[in-house]
Amino acid sequence: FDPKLIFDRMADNMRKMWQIFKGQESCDSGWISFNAAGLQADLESKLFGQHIALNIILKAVNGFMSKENPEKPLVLSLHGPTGTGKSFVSSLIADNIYKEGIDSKFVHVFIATHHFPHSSQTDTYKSQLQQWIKGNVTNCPQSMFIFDEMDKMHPGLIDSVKSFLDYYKKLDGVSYRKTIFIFLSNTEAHSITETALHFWRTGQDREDIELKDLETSLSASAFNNKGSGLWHSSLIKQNMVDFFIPFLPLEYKHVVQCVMAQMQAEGLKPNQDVAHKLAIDLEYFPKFERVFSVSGCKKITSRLPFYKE
Ligand SMILES: Nc1ncnc2c1ncn2[C@@H]1O[C@H](COP(=O)(O)OP(=O)(O)OP(=O)(O)O)[C@@H](O)[C@H]1O
Repeated sequence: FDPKLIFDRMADNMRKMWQIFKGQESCDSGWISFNAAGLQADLESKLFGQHIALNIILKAVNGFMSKENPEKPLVLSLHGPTGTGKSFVSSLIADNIYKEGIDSKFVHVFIATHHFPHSSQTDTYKSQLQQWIKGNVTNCPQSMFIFDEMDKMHPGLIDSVKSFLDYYKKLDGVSYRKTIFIFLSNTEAHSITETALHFWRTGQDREDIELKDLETSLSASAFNNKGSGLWHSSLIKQNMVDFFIPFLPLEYKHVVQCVMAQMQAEGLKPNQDVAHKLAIDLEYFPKFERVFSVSGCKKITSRLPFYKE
């Protein structure tokens, strides 16, 4: 007799009954409708320390979703250091478009590192990936694709995605113009961090960092760095991405905000003391000044159980 097991079974059955009650998710306005005010409210209240990303995302998604007939799919590239909110923002966008949010069957996540084909298999993988995208968009034009760890993606696979990002009216009889592609990568993390650190060292306000401050270093690293920049440079050259969205490294105060939010999400009473204790124990860089969290807000969920009162 395990009460937890019985509880889990009951919860699972309730979930299934709820699914049947609600009906099957379908590709129509009952399940897919953009909530502009909701996205703004979510970004403003839940995303910490990312003023540049917040502004660009609002502009980009609002602009795209307000078009009756977009001329091309929306292509966003979210990049920057680890744990700074790239996946998190993707799920906030999904939450405000799909009733089922990130769990919608029209939101598809592809993790690049899980698909690293041997060179002899590249062609098979390429066509499988294209079929996967095509099949999903045929099923629902308002699909969203999130490609995670894009900087580690095999160049052959990047090529096969590129063909969907263009202005084509229809490709093989399928229109991709209502589709959203979001690419996540750690590209340019180093140069973004250098800029943020420069602002900090010279006593300038973080909020005053503008896109142009990051763009010079961004395009320079994309063109000069043969490794991680390769993927960006090819997309910059071909104008495939509509918006490059940089994520800044997070500071101590943002980590505290993340812990407080996590406590609330877990139904705990947010407690500043606990939040500070957890935040202090994380690793920061540069080593001496301890300005930015090495793992952003990433380790909070797993550490919180050890800090509860
Ligand atoms: N800027 C932020 N504001 C609020 N919460 C954040 C922020 N950054 C990260 N978090 C929290 O930390 C968790 C991990 O962050 P997330 O997975 O979005 O990082 P990431 O930038 O995608 O990292 P990676 O590059 O390693 O994939 C999120 O689920 C969220 O709870």
